[in-house]
Order: sequence, then structure tokens, then C-alpha cells
Amino acid sequence: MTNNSQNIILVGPMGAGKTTVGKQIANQLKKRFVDVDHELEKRTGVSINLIFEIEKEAGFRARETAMLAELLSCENTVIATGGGIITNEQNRELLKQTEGLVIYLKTEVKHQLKRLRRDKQRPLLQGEGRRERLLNLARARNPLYEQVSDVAFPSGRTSSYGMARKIVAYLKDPEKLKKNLK
Ligand SMILES: Nc1ncnc2c1ncn2[C@@H]1O[C@H](COP(=O)(O)OP(=O)(O)O)[C@@H](O)[C@H]1O
Ligand SMILES: O=C(O)C1=C[C@@H](OP(=O)(O)O)[C@@H](O)[C@H](O)C1
Ligand SMILES: [Mg+2]
Repeated sequence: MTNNSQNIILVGPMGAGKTTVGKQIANQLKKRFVDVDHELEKRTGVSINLIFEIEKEAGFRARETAMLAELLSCENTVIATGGGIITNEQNRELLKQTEGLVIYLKTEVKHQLKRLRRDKQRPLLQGEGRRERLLNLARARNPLYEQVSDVAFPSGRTSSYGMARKIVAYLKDPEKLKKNLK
């Protein structure tokens, strides 16, 4: 079992379920939940969309790095990151060096498209060509999620609740789950 105060950090692409599953994991483990994007919105008082519009992606990324560093210094917290967190080298170093457990929520573009079809909150998905855009992001970013994570969970058709249960079971007894998978 992971130690009681260990942080759990979720990485993975947009629509992988980092925010939704992260909240449920925190509930089940009685840990605090924070989301890098939500914290940025709280601090700035504006939406991620507006930060992108005013400060462009570079401005958002600088804020995101500062927020990640701050949140990683907490204890006993489930931290949901944004899908682009791994694009910045400093963030990747922070994730590799943290004592927290970094979990990669894997997903496929077809599931992302379905889950995010009504989304208006994600600046990188505005406009046409979502599929192409998600495919390009996956190509560039998936190896980086692998690089920074300790363990990966594919979501596929498993519900967000099912994912949270699977992950909590793993955290309570990593060996048992490995045996079940054999
Ligand atoms: N495993 C899952 N199965 C089905 N829908 C999911 C799953 N995980 C997340 N979702 C849905 O996809 C949408 C995006 O999830 P979210 O948690 O915001 O993803 P992320 O934070 O990784 O971008 C939400 O509507 C959420 O309910
Ligand atoms: O993939 C990305 O670059 C982004 C993902 C978003 O978070 P989610 O992964 O929670 O959607 C959010 O941080 C921002 O829109 C940029
Ligand atoms: Mg999210």
C-alpha cells in the first residue's frame, strides 16, 4: 500500500479523466483533491480559455509550471494535471523527481472525441479538425506521459467510477492486482 500521505498525480491527454477520476480517487482515499487548471482559474479569476486568449499558450504554460511546483509541495493530495503539462521540460523534471506516485491515464482518440464532443472549455480543441489535432497531440505527447509516469491505466470503455475503483485497488495492494491480471 502506498504510504498514507503520499501524493497521487494524474497525467494523460484531454478527456482521459484526470479531473473526474482524480476527484473520485481522492474521495475514496480521503485525500485532498486539487486540479492544476482549477487552481489557476481560482487564482486568476478567469477561465483557461481567457488566459490562452490574453497571454497565449506561453503565458498559460508559465503559470502552469509555477502552479505545479506549488501543488507538488503539498502532502496527502490527489493532483489532476492538464494534458499539456508534460510539454515543458521543467514540469517533466518535477514529475520525475516527486515522491508522489505519477499515474498515466491512457486513452484513445476515439474515446476522447466522444467524451469531449460538447466541450467548449479547452482552447486547443476549438474549431474544426479535432480528430487530426488530437492525433497530432497524441503522437507528440504520449511518449512523454510514459516517460514521467510510474504506472499506466488504460481507460477504454471502463467508466470513470470503474477507473477510480481499479486505481484505488491497485494503490491498496499493487501485488494483488498484478496477480489478477495474469
Ligand atoms: N473513463 C471514462 N469513461 C467515460 N467518460 C469519461 C471517463 N473519464 C472521463 N470521462 C468524461 O470525459 C469528460 C472529460 O473528463 P475529464 O475528467 O475532464 O478529463 P481530463 O481532466 O483528463 O481532461 C467528462 O465529461 C467525464 O465525465
Ligand atoms: O492538453 C492541453 O494542452 C490542455 C489540457 C487541459 O486540461 P485537461 O487535460 O484536463 O483537459 C488544459 O490544461 C488546457 O486546456 C490545455
Ligand atoms: Mg482536467
